[in-house]
Amino acid sequence: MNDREMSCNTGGQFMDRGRMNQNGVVQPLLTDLYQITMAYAYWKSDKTDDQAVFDLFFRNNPFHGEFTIFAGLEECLKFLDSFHYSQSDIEYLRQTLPEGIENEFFEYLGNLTAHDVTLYAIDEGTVAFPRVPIIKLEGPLIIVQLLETTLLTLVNYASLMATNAARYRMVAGKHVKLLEFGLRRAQGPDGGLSASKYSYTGGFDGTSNVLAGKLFNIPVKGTHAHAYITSFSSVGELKTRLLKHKQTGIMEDLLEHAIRHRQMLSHVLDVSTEESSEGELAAMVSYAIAFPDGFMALVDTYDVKRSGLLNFSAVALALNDLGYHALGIRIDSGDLAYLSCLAREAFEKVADRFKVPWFNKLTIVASNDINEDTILSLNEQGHKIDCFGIGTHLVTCQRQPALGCVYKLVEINGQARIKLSQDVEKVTMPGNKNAYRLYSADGHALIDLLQKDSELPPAVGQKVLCRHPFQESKRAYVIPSHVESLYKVYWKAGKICQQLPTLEQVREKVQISLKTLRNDHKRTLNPTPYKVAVSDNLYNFIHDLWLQNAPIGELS
Ligand SMILES: Nc1ncnc2c1ncn2[C@@H]1O[C@H](COP(=O)(O)OP(=O)(O)OP(=O)(O)O)[C@@H](O)[C@H]1O
Ligand SMILES: O=P(O)(O)OC[C@H]1O[C@H](OP(=O)(O)OP(=O)(O)O)[C@H](O)[C@@H]1O
Ligand SMILES: O=C(O)c1cccnc1
Ligand SMILES: [Mg+2]
Repeated sequence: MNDREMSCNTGGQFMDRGRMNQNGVVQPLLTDLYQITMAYAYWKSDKTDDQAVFDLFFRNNPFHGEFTIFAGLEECLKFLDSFHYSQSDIEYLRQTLPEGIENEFFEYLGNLTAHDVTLYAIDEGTVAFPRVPIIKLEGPLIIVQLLETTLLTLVNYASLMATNAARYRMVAGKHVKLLEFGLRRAQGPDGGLSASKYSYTGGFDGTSNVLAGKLFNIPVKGTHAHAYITSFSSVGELKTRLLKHKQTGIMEDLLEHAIRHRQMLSHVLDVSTEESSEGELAAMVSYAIAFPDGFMALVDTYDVKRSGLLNFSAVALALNDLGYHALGIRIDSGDLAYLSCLAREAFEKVADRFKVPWFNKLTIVASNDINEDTILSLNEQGHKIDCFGIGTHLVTCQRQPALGCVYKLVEINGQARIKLSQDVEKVTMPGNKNAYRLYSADGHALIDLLQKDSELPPAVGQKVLCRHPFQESKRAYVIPSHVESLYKVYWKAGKICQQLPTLEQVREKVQISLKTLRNDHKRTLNPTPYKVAVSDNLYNFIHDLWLQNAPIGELS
């Protein structure tokens, strides 16, 4: 039994492979059946020595936006590194594929690795654009074909999620904290883990997903649920009311302090203690005893204004008497703009009247079905929220549930291949290509340029003709102030060839890369499309090949 089978059998979803920690579900059989049936047909037709080039790219940016964050590369490399059909995989295929498949084919599969494949890619965390391949693979046709589905599943959701998260970050601004709360709503356990990982990549500050915290070293954060509050109905239920004073170490009755403060606070906040919930007070006191240095309370269970804020402030002042500073509140229903302002006003009053200036700095967390538009609307209204907890719409990518990365054959045995389509957008860019990003003097990315790999790279200060790939009249001369070659060799001769960045570094890369984009490409409403061009040489090559391959119709 190999490593993979052992880890699956023990139920462990992730396994250690030396320095690599790979999701155990990512394995060669995590693919579409047609990859394997094609492999057999290629093998039967003696194509084992054919050399192919495939491009992995998307045609449209998600979320009506004009950029995409490329993510998932590290997982692709781990997949190549471990690519191998186990004995039981081969057994399963023997039973599953149609009868008559020759035994030698299974032997061939059993010996396959990705060692003869070369993978070029844009750096993970970089902004990417339609039609510019984010990954390019060269190698034996059969193996490179077999990689298609797994690579796509590793890149599509990762990039979609990172892009979604980056968009939330952009609308929230850099000073507001963003927490991912989506595990319960994600597309299953693996979707949940990927969502936590790639929302962190895209710019979130942490997750409530504990396993993601452990596996990816992401900060884990959280408050408590309404159940905690509703599990208490009176202060009589409190089994313990005592808390050690932080400095003196003397045990004091926290509830007594809280009840005293609540009385005074009812005048300051203009609410009646009669109307507020005693169960909520009891729950908050008990939570504060459990976490005196990390007291953060949910205030919307009964009524934010008439109960939650009063009880929270009373317990926070009681903690203050014992030398502790509370952290803040979470609001999970109602008008989040209004309630956050109300809460901030209440805290300011308390800070002033009780001489506790740190009350002004209490954190206000908001959650409840938040999406990009909600944040934009809250910004317009004016709010006092310091942190958003976002689940459902973030992890399910509500506005667009899939990125359409595709994987297309562009060259075989040195011969370019083109896939024609009635829909011009879907015609593939044939041949082995290189990609460059040309920058203006002010540091902004101007245009991405695809060239034939035989062409010399564009040079700084030299005029380069950039052409729209399909519209003849659309072209421009660009004089770049800086030229970035987008591809690096990430995998060659069975080895990862670059120092892989940490998740933290990829996360930083996202923000650095986004800064190179002009604001009009990033705005939410009707952003300006970023230009993707081909060289004059590639333009002519594409159109010649197109003509050669397009059948001439006959009218009669
Ligand atoms: N000020 C606001 N501007 C725009 N959207 C808001 C504002 N406040 C809250 N929202 C959003 O409006 C929706 C309100 O949700 P919903 O209609 O379920 O009410 P609720 O407050 O959750 O009620 P419930 O008491 O049933 O929990 C949520 O998606 C929330 O993010
Ligand atoms: O709203 P989301 O963006 O998905 O964020 C996560 C939600 O999950 C929790 O409650 P849950 O939704 O389970 O119950 P509730 O809506 O009844 O509070 C939490 O209180 C948030 O509301
Ligand atoms: O910690 C929280 O507040 C939390 C976690 C998951 C979902 N909703 C809220
Ligand atoms: Mg909810």
